[in-house]
Amino acid sequence: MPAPFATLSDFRALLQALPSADPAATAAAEERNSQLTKPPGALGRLEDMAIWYAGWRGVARPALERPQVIVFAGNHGVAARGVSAFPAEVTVQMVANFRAGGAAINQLARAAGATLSVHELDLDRPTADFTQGPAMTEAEVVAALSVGWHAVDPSSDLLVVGEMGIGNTTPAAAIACALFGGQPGEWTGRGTGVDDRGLSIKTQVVAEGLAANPDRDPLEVLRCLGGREIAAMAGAIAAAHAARIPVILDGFICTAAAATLAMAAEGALDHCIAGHASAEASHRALLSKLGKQPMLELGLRLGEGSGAALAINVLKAAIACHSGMATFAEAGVSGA
Ligand SMILES: O=C(O)c1ccc[n+]([C@@H]2O[C@H](COP(=O)([O-])O)[C@@H](O)[C@H]2O)c1
Ligand SMILES: Cc1cc2nc[nH]c2cc1C
Repeated sequence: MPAPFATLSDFRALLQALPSADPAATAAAEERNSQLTKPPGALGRLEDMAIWYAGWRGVARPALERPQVIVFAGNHGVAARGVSAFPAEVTVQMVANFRAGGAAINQLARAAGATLSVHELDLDRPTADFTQGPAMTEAEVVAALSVGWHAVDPSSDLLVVGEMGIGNTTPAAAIACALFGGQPGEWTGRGTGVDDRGLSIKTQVVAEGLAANPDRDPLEVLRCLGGREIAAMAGAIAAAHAARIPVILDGFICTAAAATLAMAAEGALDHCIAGHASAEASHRALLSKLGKQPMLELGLRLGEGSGAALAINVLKAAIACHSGMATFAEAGVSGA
């Protein structure tokens, strides 16, 4: 089946027409939550998560049984500029590791009871160096959005998108700076662990990329400063929205991908929650620009969807409480 968009302009129009959560299911879940055997609010943000999930699934008492984790891999022209602590060949090597079951995400997806799929995007053809002009042509960014769109299993009931791409904290920083302003240095962090010299090169590369690509339209920002795995994550997040499948966002790169959607269409991330705040310096700031509060903060800075996969367990627990607890009436417990 072809993607429901053939151009960036089609994709933009699609984003404007995405559905909302079901208000009746949200109201019924709120009502149910108010009757469960606990003091009001005593389960804290678990209560909000369960109600949010119920609204998107369209049922007052939902189950979370079929979570899907998708990892997208891409290579970046800017990697040749010395912006990462690791060489670019690690991207394809890690894809082999994902397929062999040896990466952190393999263990974390299994621990969360989630399926895991891996999509590599033209790894032998890195995007163009964005300090010299746009990272991708329109055809390239649309193809990557489309890979992401089709990777989503419509029968899943939760989506985590993650990425693998040596150098990709540089495009993520450039996207954040283009969308939200401020200085390149405020958005640029150490990624896989660059030293001070690497950080200064990286900040310079981000500044050059912003100067070489002046268009601040959010989807043009994705095309000019992004990468294929970043666009694929955006496509998958949009596909999940169209199918009312809730999404847990992962780290800095995933959140930068999501931010392009949020800035392109109001409400585009209403079906998303933030799984964690990564240790990448500006991830918290980016989440706060999107009005998202992270579920976890464990110092992770791995990518691969790892922080979001961990958060699946917390969301499952929130839904288990919401859907499994007795009401005051059922349990014969006196109210306040
Ligand atoms: O998810 C994050 O916040 C995160 C923070 C730092 C690094 N990463 C991962 O590390 C790679 C990018 O780091 P770098 O230094 O090569 O730009 C890429 O494969 C990401 O999955 C991921
Ligand atoms: C080994 C390694 C694993 C990763 N997983 C995601 N990004 C990564 C970067 C490196 C370097």
